[in-house]
Amino acid sequence: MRASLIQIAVDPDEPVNSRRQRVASLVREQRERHGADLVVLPELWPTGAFAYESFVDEAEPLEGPTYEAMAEAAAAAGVWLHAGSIVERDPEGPLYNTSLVLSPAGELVRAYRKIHRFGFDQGEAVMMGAGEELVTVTAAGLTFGLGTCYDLRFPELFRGLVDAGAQAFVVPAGWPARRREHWTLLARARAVENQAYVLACGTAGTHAGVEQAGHSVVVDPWGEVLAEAGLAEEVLVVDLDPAKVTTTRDRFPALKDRRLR
Ligand SMILES: O=C(O)CCC(=O)C(=O)O
Repeated sequence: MRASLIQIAVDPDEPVNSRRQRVASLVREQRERHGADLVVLPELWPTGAFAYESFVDEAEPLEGPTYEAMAEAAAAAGVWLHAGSIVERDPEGPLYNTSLVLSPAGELVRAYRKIHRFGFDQGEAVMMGAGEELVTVTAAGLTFGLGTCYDLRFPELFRGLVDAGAQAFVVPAGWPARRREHWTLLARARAVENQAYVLACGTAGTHAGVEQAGHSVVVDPWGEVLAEAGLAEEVLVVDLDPAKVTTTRDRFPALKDRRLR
């Protein structure tokens, strides 16, 4: 199966709706241009992950304007779409940082509320609720476990996803440039320790004064980097093979030697 990761530039001068339309047309062309079966977008790309002051105004229901634009694009292209995350307004609760996974028919098949909120005593950590559910989804022949940005620092989440059947992880992010080395290192670590693909899709540009790391990366189950972006908006195209997960786990069966559960 083939995946396209779209490292979107979040420019505060581009209105959110224009960005939605621009991203929708990028999603639409991934099947025809690259033969993609799955398209992956970053964390909070409509607003920017650090644009806290816009979270309340731009919050939307699960099937709000971002979903609508992405559903139309996924269906037009006939691709699975991990649409990155949105600021979700739960009518009965707080805001959440929620990732959406859409089928090639444009249906919302899974939503994942980010479990580890970033910001310590500010931003997302105080403005949003914490997700509580581990989420996996089987798409185009692979079972993906979902995480978001700061989640990458919590290996127990990814091990839990492996226990739930994950062969690959999708990690949308809005990771800051000043900790770029952590991003690449942690993406590789999660791949090696879990013998799973990692599809880590970040944003480009600078918003709310925070320069983004870019450097979206795809790592295979042996820890090899299959593709890595630069700092600008860019599309990464990679082939993923479920058999590679099986052979890696069979030939070096470290996951079978676990003693603490
Ligand atoms: O962990 C980090 O260094 C960055 C995390 C982050 O920016 C986020 O989760 O939004």
